Amino acid sequence: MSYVTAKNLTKRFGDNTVFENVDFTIEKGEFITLLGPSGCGKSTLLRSLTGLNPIDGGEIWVNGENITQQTPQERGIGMVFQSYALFPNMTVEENVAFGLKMKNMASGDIQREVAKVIELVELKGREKHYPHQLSGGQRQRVALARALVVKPRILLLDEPLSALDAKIRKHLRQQIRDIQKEMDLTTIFVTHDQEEAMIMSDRIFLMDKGEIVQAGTPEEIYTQPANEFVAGFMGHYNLVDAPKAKQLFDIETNWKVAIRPESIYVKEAGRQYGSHISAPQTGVIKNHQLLGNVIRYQVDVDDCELTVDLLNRSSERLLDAGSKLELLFNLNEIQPVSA
Ligand SMILES: Nc1ncnc2c1ncn2[C@@H]1O[C@H](COP(=O)(O)OP(=O)(O)OP(=O)(O)O)[C@@H](O)[C@H]1O
Repeated sequence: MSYVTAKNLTKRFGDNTVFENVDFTIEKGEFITLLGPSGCGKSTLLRSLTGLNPIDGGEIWVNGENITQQTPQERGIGMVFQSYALFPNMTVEENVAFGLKMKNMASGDIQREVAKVIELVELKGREKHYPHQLSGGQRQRVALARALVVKPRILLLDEPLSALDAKIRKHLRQQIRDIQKEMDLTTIFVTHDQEEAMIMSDRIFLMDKGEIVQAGTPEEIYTQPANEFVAGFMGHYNLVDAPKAKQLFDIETNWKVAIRPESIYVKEAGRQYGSHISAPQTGVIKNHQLLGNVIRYQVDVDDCELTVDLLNRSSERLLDAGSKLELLFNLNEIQPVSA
């Protein structure tokens, strides 16, 4: 049996139905990311699990127990928000100790537990600091420590990294993942950052308009998008309509086909290609973007505009707009996708 089971979850605000009959299961210790565009219902779904946003229908089970009617305090679910939500007039250790005090834990035990968690989130030496004396990343680690110290059954993280700059963000996401693995803590993380979801998750639930449109490992979601929306959201898939797919790749389908920019190659003279590589098609470069180690070209192939990613090798010169090139397509990586 799964550790978390959600059955037919429904949530409305007035006559706005945010989601309806959503089902999912999560295993103990899994790191799940809810990924999707702004407004698709990620935060509402997360808050529904905590009981902060009571649901209008459905059931939530954790470890064999139906928690649907429980108060947020009874559920044993920890939550970290983007906005830290620390008590400004309390020190780091007072902030972290707060939840244990509420549980009437003996003060010696509180001290021990707080010290352990402060060490875990690498805030040793900052115990007596107030939130305004800390950086954004440190504040978010206090928020994390405060959620962890009460030993939650599930940890929910609502865009905890979005207010932080790129370098701190990378460090903290690794730290969160390490702690989560070490504690075998079932975690649900919300982001609209595709790269973050790919790096951190055991599985991604990709949401669109209140529906989980695909649930799978990062690899599955990236390489086998369930439909056009997923293909459009993950990576920079080229979507080619059916008649063009027949013309360019000789593929018969009623759907659009999706091909990733890195599955298109430039033909090299004298090189032998296997049977999974298409016949060459002539393309004309329209423009390019330099993305560090990759050059992203927009190429026109017989009135079909394709995105093509090539490695930025020092031995190769940048191709100018108007240059012609022979493109090859990896047929094993072209797939029809439903609307
Ligand atoms: N407290 C509320 N009262 C009324 N409507 C709400 C409330 N909270 C969210 N909504 C609505 O629910 C829908 C989903 O919002 P939600 O915040 O869950 O999306 P999200 O995917 O988390 O978006 P973002 O990535 O921008 O945070 C939106 O239409 C929003 O306007």
